[in-house]
Amino acid sequence: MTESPIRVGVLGARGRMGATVVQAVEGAEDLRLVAALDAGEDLAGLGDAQVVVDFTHPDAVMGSLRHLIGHGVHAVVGTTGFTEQRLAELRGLLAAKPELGVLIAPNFALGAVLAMRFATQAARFYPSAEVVELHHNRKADAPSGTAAHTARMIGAARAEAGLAPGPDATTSEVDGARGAEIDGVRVHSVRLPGLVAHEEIMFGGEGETLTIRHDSIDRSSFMPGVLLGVRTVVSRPGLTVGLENVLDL
Ligand SMILES: NC(=O)C1=CN([C@@H]2O[C@H](COP(=O)(O)OP(=O)(O)OC[C@H]3O[C@@H](n4cnc5c(N)ncnc54)[C@H](O)[C@@H]3O)[C@@H](O)[C@H]2O)C=CC1
Ligand SMILES: O=C(O)C1=N[C@H](C(=O)O)C[C@H](O)C1
Repeated sequence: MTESPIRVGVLGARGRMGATVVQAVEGAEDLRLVAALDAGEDLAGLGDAQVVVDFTHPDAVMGSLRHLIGHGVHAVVGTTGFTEQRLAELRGLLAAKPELGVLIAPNFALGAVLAMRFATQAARFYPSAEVVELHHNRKADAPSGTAAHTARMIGAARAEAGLAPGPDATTSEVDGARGAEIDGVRVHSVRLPGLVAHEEIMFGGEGETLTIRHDSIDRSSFMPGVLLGVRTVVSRPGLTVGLENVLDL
């Protein structure tokens, strides 16, 4: 017997990512696009969507998630800006809806997820690491959600191995010259037209460096991960953070 298609709504549908998601959902036989909303449109327009994909703005996403959870709609979220405080609030809301799933992924591209995994593996061998993320100049936030997530993963892997961040004798002559510091890892943001989404994770050790680099050269790179998220979130209750938890890595 053929299963009914999953009914999908998209928030941020006129944006760079949202428009790409709309196309990807329309092209998938097992999914049916039932709503495509953008800023200013009433969330009631999501109709009978079972799963909503959100690629909007860090300032907007929590309001939408409160609505979705309150109405029993699963969510797949690519929007950035998730702090521990925000995640704790979502866990609290989901506790009252044990059947509901929310997947938040800082990056839906397979290569980016693998790069973070490889960086986590390398972290315990290298006390010194820096992350450089490079994006298009219309990006709303800095550093990227991916870079922040990567830095936290490196910090956690180091802490687990009992490794302190390596020495750094440099004094900054200009504010920001050494980037931002997240969990003991320096993070640098580049914004240029022509770029899409790129990340380098650099490790330094005795007489050597190791660089792990990922490039999304087209937004289609995020679509297999987004569609996988839509297909799995309906049977994955609770809050999942990171596509690595869904992929069989
Ligand atoms: N997790 C991932 O793999 C990826 C995440 N992103 C993130 O996704 C977000 C969106 O990125 P882009 O598509 O490049 O931005 P964009 O600015 O092109 O699109 C955002 C869209 O959301 C709309 N919007 C804003 N508030 C809204 C609301 N309350 N309800 C409905 N729509 C609303 C805007 O009008 C706009 O059309 C950013 O946070 C970005 O960092 C982007 C690419 C990949
Ligand atoms: O805004 C973007 O473009 C991207 N945002 C996400 C992030 O901040 O990490 C994912 C990817 O880097 C593209």
